[in-house]
Amino acid sequence: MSTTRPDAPPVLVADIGGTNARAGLVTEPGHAPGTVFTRPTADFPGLAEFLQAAMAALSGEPRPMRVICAVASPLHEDTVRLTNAGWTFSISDTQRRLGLEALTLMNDWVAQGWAVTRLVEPQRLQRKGGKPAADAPRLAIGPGTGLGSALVTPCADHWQVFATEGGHISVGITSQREADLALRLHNRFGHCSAERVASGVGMEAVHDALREIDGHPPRSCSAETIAREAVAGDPLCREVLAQFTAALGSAAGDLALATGARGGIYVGGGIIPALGDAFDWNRFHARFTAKGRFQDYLAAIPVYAINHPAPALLGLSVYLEAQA
Ligand SMILES: Nc1ncnc2c1ncn2[C@@H]1O[C@H](COP(=O)(O)OP(=O)(O)OP(=O)(O)O)[C@@H](O)[C@H]1O
Repeated sequence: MSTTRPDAPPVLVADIGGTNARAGLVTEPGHAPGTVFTRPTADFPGLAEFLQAAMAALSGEPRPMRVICAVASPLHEDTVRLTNAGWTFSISDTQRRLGLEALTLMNDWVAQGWAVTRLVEPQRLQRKGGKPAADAPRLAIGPGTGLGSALVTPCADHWQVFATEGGHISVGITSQREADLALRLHNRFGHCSAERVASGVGMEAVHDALREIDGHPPRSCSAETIAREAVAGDPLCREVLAQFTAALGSAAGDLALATGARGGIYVGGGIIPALGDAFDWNRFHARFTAKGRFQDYLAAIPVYAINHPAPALLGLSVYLEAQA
């Protein structure tokens, strides 16, 4: 159901990740924008410049007066620091500079969580598990530059979405090799979270650490190069991909146990679609379920791959509809 007047200005929705920034116009809340403007985040010095470029590329008349942005950052104050992108900006200054009636910021995985309330086949593809438990929470999780997650809970006749810091739970360990890797990353970063292995920056850190453990000279590699060399058969890069997959499956299993997310695990983020067939769902699922007495509990939970070109933008639109 449309909740805007036909003559109302559209709302600009944007998803600012550590690597990629995307934006679109919502003319009908609940529906994804038709056209998506995507640029590397690092091409812009800050949020205002990105939003100006997006408005120039997307909008006609009437121009949007409301903007809602999903960002990969904690949101407790007016000043926002996007560490992975090197942006620092004030929400109120940005709103004033752009002459907006409202500029709202939301955690990027909360936006993904709102999309999860709406996805049906083929926008979600079931990869593993059984049927969703009715009225149980769902978990959204996904590796991009970092590892994000959100909890999506049914609440009477509507949904609530909660930000979590699930990417920062401790990494799972089931072998001496994983223990050696985790200790190396712990010594480097002070804590070896799941994100230190199961994300784009994680793959790069794992690559460095495994080279060091195996006595190879340092050689920095991007996540894209590691994935390409893994597919070409390079043994160390194949191991990085295997460690990434195992850490993601283990983290998703721990979060499912901690939250009772029997409504389904929705796996998104930019890396898995980029990997395509190189992502091993069997390896993921083996670690998702490898939780001793709770193996059967986890095996019953459906695991879906999010199969949507801009889930955070869809989620922002669903959120606008829910607020209307
Ligand atoms: N083919 C690939 N194989 C492995 N990693 C890749 C590939 N293509 C991109 N990446 C990695 O994916 C990450 C970007 O993913 P995504 O587009 O989800 O980013 P983002 O939305 O900017 O991230 P975030 O929301 O976590 O800040 C980068 O770390 C990049 O190195």
